[in-house]
Amino acid sequence: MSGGRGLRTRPDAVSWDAARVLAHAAARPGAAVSRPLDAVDGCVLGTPLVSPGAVPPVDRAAMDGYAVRGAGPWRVNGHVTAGAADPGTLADGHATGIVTGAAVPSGTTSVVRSEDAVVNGDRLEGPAEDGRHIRRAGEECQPGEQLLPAGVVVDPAVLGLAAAVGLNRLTVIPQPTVAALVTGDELVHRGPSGPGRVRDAIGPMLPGLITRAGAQLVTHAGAQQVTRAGAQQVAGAGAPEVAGAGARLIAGGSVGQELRAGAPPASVLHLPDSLDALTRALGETEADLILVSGSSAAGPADHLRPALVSLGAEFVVDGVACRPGHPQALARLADGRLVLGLPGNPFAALVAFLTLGVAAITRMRGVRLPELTHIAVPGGVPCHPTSTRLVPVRLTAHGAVPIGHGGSAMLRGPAAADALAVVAPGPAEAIAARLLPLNPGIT
Ligand SMILES: Nc1nc2c(c(=O)[nH]1)N[C@H]1C(S)=C(S)[C@@H](COP(=O)(O)OP(=O)(O)OC[C@H]3O[C@@H](n4cnc5c(N)ncnc54)[C@H](O)[C@@H]3O)O[C@H]1N2
Ligand code: MOO
Repeated sequence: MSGGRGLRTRPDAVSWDAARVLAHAAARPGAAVSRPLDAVDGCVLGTPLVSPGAVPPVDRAAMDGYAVRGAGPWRVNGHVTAGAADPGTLADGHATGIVTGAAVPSGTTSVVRSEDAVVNGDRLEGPAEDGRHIRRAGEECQPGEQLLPAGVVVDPAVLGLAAAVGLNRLTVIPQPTVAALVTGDELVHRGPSGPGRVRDAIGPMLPGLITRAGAQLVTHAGAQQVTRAGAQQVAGAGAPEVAGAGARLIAGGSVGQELRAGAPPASVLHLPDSLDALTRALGETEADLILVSGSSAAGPADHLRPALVSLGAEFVVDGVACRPGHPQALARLADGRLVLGLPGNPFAALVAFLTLGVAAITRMRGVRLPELTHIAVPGGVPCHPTSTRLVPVRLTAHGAVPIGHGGSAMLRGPAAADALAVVAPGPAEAIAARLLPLNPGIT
């Protein structure tokens, strides 16, 4: 927590745009690996997606009906099912029943749809036109054809395409792992805030932000929320592991004050305001990026900087000229793990994650930093003279409309907003801004 000492925008603070670029540049993408299709949703292609074969591999019927050869009328003979491996050959003037997707017999010139077919005994009449209702072999792609470049995010359509062309695995850059540590002796995790108690509003935001940003949440095994009589204090403890079925244990040890054997893994590790606990947690948490909320300022209980210094970390960004969120910081530990300091004020923490956190995760995923779209702010929005403002806005047909409640300790504005307007520093009012999505999965 802040101790009320004279904090100000840090002398080393960089502009909001420069901060994003520095965070993106400081992060390293993981090495590309080959993974089965059911393990790559949300990853980024590490190599282009190339079709091993022609799709479709053979000429196929596009409609239920009759495969015909030549001009009608035709004599109908037999039926080709979707699973028939060898549909045979059609003689001129002959037809065979066929279903959508079945390979057409060789010699087929057209498919007559069942609703257009007039059948009398074994005699068929109907409209036929060369190639009609036939999906030609190789019409979607040829063997060896590149369908998607490296860098594309694997989504359900990409997974379906990979399967359709016959691939069982894809080469991807694995999703980075991100862990969340929340500090603050005053924090409680149930019930209302009150004198001496502040309800933790950052912990509940972080898991969803991490996964929406395309990273994998590291959970903490054995962490247990503990309410201490009087102090209402929470102590976290345990070994972090990657969330999900069959979670992998990736670090041992414990931090904090109380450990409960057999406690379910927690998505957020709650730490007391203790330099020792924070230093140990930073040392033990195995994740590509570790988020630490609170402790970012320079008060007597703000231990992040001393902890980072004692671990030999180097700062990538130490303060950002933005409102809210100016005390945010990004540092690199000696082993390459990044640590992101999120300010304790909840909206400031959200802004810091969307600024430095998303930029770093984007690079770790192997993706370029996206350009933000520009939008009109028809009613104008006051600028800060030297800092970029992040303002909750609703989007209308005419542009962005600020909705208020955007103080750094408030989440009412961001919770009701469609996006944040990025308002460049200036002497007066801006009538245009850029848009920063509140959902980091949307670019
Ligand atoms: N004298 C000055 N004091 C402060 C300044 C300043 O320039 N001069 N800057 C303020 C700004 S801006 C921010 S942001 C905070 C950053 O402080 P910390 O990151 O060290 O965080 P704390 O001091 O622990 O907490 C600040 C505030 O936020 C509440 N908090 C903390 N964690 C949570 C949480 N998980 N959920 C909800 N609320 C939380 C905490 O109780 C404090 O009220 O420093 C300012 N001070
Ligand atoms: O800059 Mo603080 O991070 O506004 O609340």
